[in-house]
Amino acid sequence: MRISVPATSANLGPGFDTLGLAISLHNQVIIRPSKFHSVSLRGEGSNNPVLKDNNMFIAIFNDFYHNLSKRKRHFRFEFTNEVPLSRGLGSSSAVIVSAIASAYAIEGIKLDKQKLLNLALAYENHPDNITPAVMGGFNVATVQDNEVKFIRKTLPKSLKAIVVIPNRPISTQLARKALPFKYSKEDTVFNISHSSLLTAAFMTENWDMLRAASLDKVHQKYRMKQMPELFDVQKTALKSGALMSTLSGSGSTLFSMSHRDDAQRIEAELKKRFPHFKVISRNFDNDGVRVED
Ligand SMILES: Nc1ncnc2c1ncn2[C@@H]1O[C@H](COP(=O)(O)OP(=O)(O)O)[C@@H](O)[C@H]1O
Ligand SMILES: N[C@@H](CCOP(=O)(O)O)C(=O)O
Repeated sequence: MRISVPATSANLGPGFDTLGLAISLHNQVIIRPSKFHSVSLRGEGSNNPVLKDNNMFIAIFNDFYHNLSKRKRHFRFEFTNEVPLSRGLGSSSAVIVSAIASAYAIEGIKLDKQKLLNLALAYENHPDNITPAVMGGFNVATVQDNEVKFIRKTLPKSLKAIVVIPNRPISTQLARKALPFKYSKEDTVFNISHSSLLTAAFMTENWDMLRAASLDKVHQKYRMKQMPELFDVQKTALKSGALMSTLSGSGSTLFSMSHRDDAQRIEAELKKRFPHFKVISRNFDNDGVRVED
């Protein structure tokens, strides 16, 4: 059985804990019944001993698998990871979503995507990453009575994602602690209006509105000042023609979106100005998590 799940970019500026989209960078795992438990790792995190000895995917998979099957069985897990760890591209959501989906699939139990989302909430209580990881595309999501309520939109092939990935990880848990406890009425209204405008712009494909709508006063400046070079990355992306440029999740990646024809030029400019960062341009993912026999 093969499971693949996309990276995500959450918040998209003003939509803190609410907006997110899926990017065509995937983690894939092949799971086979085996006489002994064994793990192989390729790609992102393959040198990280935690992923070999105390792997979050395997812990969540085992919890669900034992609960569903009530028996002990061993598996071989072959991971190929494209999503970098703790860079704001939803690596933890990718793990949570794919581990739950795998446990159900290996037991042959059908799991609809809404139920998968609700189960994933137990591990990540903000829905902005898990929703695009499950559904693909652009998503607006909230949580009510332990259920994810969301609206999704397919993203067209005429758009590209360009991500600038610093070599410094930022833990989401710690980056959440860096935020203020309280916000002024002005900042709150600013974010409500911008997040609403941004959502409307995505839904109506009014791409020229993204730049104005993607401004934020709730989280980016508090987080980006810990890595001030990110402000230069953002300015360079916008100056080179990006439609929008925002901190991806809690960082450290900077996410930009552009028309397909502009992506190569923006990518080249970012590579030239920031040679010490990894710059990648990808399509958007409209499928979300996929399970194949
Ligand atoms: N491919 C992976 N396999 C196992 N665990 C992973 C993997 N990717 C991420 N994790 C877990 O998720 C943690 C990172 O979560 P988080 O700080 O929320 O990062 P992100 O911003 O990428 O979601 C890692 O420390 C690790 O425990
Ligand atoms: N809304 C969350 C999103 C965290 O995304 P991640 O990709 O960094 O896990 C936040 O901003 O804390």
